[in-house]
Amino acid sequence: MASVLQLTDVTVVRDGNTILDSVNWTVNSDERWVVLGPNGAGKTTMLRIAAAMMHPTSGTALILEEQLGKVDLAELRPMIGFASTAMARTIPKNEKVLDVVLTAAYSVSGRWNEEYDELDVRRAQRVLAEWQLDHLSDRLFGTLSDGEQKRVQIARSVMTDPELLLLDEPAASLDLGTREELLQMLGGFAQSPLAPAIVMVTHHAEEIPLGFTHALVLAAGQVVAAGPLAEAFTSEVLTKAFGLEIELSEQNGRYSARAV
Ligand SMILES: Nc1ncnc2c1ncn2[C@@H]1O[C@H](COP(=O)(O)OP(=O)(O)OP(=O)(O)O)[C@@H](O)[C@H]1O
Repeated sequence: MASVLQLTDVTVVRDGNTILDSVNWTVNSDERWVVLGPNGAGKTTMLRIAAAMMHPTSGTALILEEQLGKVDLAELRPMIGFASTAMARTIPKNEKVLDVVLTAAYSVSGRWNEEYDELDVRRAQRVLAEWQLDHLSDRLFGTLSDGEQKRVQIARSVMTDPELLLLDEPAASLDLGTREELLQMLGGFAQSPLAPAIVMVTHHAEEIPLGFTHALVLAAGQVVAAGPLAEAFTSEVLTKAFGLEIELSEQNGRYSARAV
């Protein structure tokens, strides 16, 4: 199975602080990873490297078999889907939902004077339908609920049919019902044989959708555990990462965690 992401001894230092410390991690194309760890562990920083949005201070990052620093980012970026709250803030509130998704094909946010291909329009409509957003395609992004906005961000991130999909806390701030609805859709997507490799950062065990296969647990910039969920996502690993005795339980493929 081809690796879509390979970090070797990746270290990031900012203002004298080591944010990532010799991280080694490989993601293969048939894997769906969840990344967890305490606040400040370096999860978003790692995701930004995987998204080719920043370079490590040292070490190498291979993304889709291309080495970061030696590859044309304009060619690489459409092959990587990325959705995060920070990215969502760059979406103009008065942009039509269809355009929010469509502009991903051109790696821009905010529609100006691009000429869109009819094929791209049809693909955007299909992606909106897949994420149950077709009835909102003419609405302005800023008028949508939080849950709808999160789904639009994901639809936008899969518009280019990426080989690597990166999601930074897609279920954050959603109410229980909206979260479960989103997790069902993400779970369905993750279990599809056509889905790309997925890496999802989350703070909560409850937010891991069905179909996710692997976990990377970070603490203070270091890897505490990485591997199949059964090995890397355990009470012992979480206890070590959070410095607090945590009990993890699993029922029918869904997890919950609490301090003992
Ligand atoms: N440009 C920067 N300059 C200095 N410090 C930074 C910079 N970017 C991030 N950091 C610090 O690096 C650490 C890791 O940040 P990061 O956002 O990657 O963590 P995280 O695990 O995603 O955190 P959270 O769970 O709170 O979102 C934090 O302590 C943060 O303050």
